[in-house]
Amino acid sequence: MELLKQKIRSEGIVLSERVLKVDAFLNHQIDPRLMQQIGQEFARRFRDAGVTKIVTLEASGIAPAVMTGLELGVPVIFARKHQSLTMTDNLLTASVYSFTKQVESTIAIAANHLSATDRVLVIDDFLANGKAAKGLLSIIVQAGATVVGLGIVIEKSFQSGRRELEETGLRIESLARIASLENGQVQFLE
Ligand SMILES: O=P(O)(O)OC[C@H]1O[C@H](OP(=O)(O)OP(=O)(O)O)[C@H](O)[C@@H]1O
Ligand SMILES: O=c1[nH]c(=O)c2nc[nH]c2[nH]1
Repeated sequence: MELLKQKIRSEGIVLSERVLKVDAFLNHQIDPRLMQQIGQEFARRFRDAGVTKIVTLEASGIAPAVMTGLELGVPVIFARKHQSLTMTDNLLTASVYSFTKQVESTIAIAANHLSATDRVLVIDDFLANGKAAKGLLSIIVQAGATVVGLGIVIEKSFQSGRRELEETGLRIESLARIASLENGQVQFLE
């Protein structure tokens, strides 16, 4: 997605060979117009997949997931990372190691929001080592629902997530694929 790549080039900051900071438009301050176009692009790519629900993980997956849900006309569920007094239902859970916070947490979705007839599109802002995506896939499988694909805003293709997830036969659509962050430069794959 050219507009996204331009935004990464102009406003992204390379913090290290593994970490890109995009808090000017994606995961702290949010550019709503860009986010709307991200939702339209995911919807275009997955329109024929029969999606009935979108699943993401708080916090940074929520904005692109909601925009995609708006375009596809389906509900959006975000897995929670923290316990809440309102989470009183049966919970489906998985353990996920957070890339940026470097802590393991239990993520949870109330079982009543997913059913075996659901066709689920998973959306997230980043794909690095695939821990977040694997946790979400595990929860969807526990619900007996079908995963139709994974939509990622920024994929760091030099980390292991895409390869490991593709081995399971999962369809992955990433809007920007980064080949390298070496020498402080963002190199795109395609
Ligand atoms: O492929 P992975 O190695 O799992 O990395 C990707 C995940 O890392 C970030 O979550 P994080 O918990 O770091 O931050 P957030 O709270 O901003 O979503 C990001 O939002 C993805 O969910
Ligand atoms: O802001 C972020 N930058 C990253 O490089 C990254 N990788 C996973 N999650 C991430 N979030």
